[in-house]
Parts: sequence; C-alpha cells; structure tokens
Amino acid sequence: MSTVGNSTNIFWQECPVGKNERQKLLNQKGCVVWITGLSGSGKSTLACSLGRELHSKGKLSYILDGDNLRHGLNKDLGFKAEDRTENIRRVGEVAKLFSDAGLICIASLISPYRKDRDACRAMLTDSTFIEVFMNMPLEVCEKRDAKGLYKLARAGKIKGFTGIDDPYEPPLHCEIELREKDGECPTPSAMAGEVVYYLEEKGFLKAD
Ligand SMILES: Nc1ncnc2c1ncn2[C@@H]1O[C@H](COP(=O)(O)OS(=O)(=O)O)[C@@H](OP(=O)(O)O)[C@H]1O
Ligand SMILES: Nc1ncnc2c1ncn2[C@@H]1O[C@H](COP(=O)(O)OP(=O)(O)O)[C@@H](O)[C@H]1O
Repeated sequence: MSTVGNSTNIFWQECPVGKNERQKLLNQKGCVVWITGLSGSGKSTLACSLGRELHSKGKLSYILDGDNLRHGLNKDLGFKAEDRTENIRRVGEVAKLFSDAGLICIASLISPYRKDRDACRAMLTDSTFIEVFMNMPLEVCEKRDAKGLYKLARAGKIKGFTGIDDPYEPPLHCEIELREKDGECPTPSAMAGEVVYYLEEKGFLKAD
C-alpha cells in the first residue's frame, strides 16, 4: 500500500502476460522514438514515413502526434510553459505504456524544453528512449510555414510561438540528429531510413 502523488492507499496490480512475451509475439522490442524540433521542421512527415516503413517490414508502431493529442487527451492544455510541460509529461507516460505493450511508439511533438524531454527519457529503461532531433534552421521552417502560423506569430497575432518569442532548447545528447546536407533537406524516406537503420542496429526490430 502506498501514496503516489495525490493517490493514497493504492496497490500495484501485476498482469499475467509480461513485456517479454508480448515482444516475442510481435518479434520486436518496445521503444519510444521521440521526434523533437521546431514547428515545420518535418516531425509529422518523418513520423508518417517511419510508420509506413516499419509497417512494410511487418513491425507494429503507433504515432503520438502533438497536434492530434491536443484534439483529445491534451485539449485542456495551451502553450504556456507549464502547459507544455504537462503536455510532454502526459505523452511521455502514454509512450511508456505503448513501449511496454511492445510497440515502437513514435512521438512527434515540438517538446521545446530539455528538462521535459529528459524527464521522459528518465521514465524509460534500457536505452528504449530514442531522441531524434529535427535540426532544421528556423529560416527553413518559417519559409515552409505550412500552416501559416509563423506569419501570424511575426505579426504578433500568436503570442509565445516556439522559435519566435518562446524558446526551443536543442538536445545535447540525442541518439539521432537529422539536418540539411549541402543546403538540401534529405527526403522523408531517407530520414526514415536512418531511423530504421538505428533500430535495426540496436536490435529493436527483433525479439530476444
Ligand atoms: N504558440 C505555439 N507554439 C508552437 N506551436 C503552436 C503554438 N500554437 C499552436 N501551435 C501548433 O501546435 C503544434 C505543437 O503542439 P505540441 O503539442 O507539439 O507542442 S509542445 O510540444 O507542447 O510545445 C504545432 O504543430 P507542428 O507545426 O506540427 O509542430 C502548431 O501547429
Ligand atoms: N524532408 C522534407 N523535405 C522537404 N519538405 C519537407 C520535409 N519534411 C517535411 N516537409 C514539408 O515541411 C512542412 C512541415 O512539415 P511537418 O511534417 O508538418 O512539420 P512539423 O510536424 O514539424 O510541423 C510540410 O509542408 C512538409 O511537406
């Protein structure tokens, strides 16, 4: 019996089928591919390309996209610092559950604050948190402006927009960094290929 947060008198319930058994069933290892970067850096595009590539290899993945989760689980949250922190904490907890289920969980969120991403990393054991940094220059993201949000932010119509008047703290020790080469952004499929290569090398695409 214990107290966790505001919950008192709670017990941990063990389940009959364990993570190893689920991983064997799926012939893969559960993990979290956490894609971080500015709005417009290509997070969702990479998440989709990676999800498709894994599917074609017979691997089960699931995408947790920041924009989408803000339509449901996180619709009570805005973009002030404490809301972003709570957003990342919740998604980290959900990603941990998916990883425990044996899935390759692909989380794509701006996740601008280093301490919040590091807190998610700390929730996961055995190097199963794989941080992928979309290191695209602000100018590139702003030029793309797929949703017209940078224009609104520059005009002062959106306050606290990441990269404009709210900080983005780049990772110091990420597992994978994706950036332009010779002034060109690699294709989504090339980027997904890099992540798949990492997963293969580290043994995530087979069970023990
Ligand atoms: N103020 C502000 N700053 C940044 N982004 C904003 C803001 N307001 C709305 N949006 C839109 O919300 C999307 C980011 O949601 P996230 O949950 O990934 O953000 S965060 O991780 O909590 O910072 C983000 O989506 P992406 O462009 O896919 O990154 C934007 O479409
Ligand atoms: N590798 C890429 N090369 C060229 N354009 C890209 C690439 N990845 C994404 N884009 C384009 O950039 C814009 C933003 O991509 P998106 O995946 O929505 O970014 P984010 O999820 O980080 O906001 C879209 O118009 C998309 O087509």
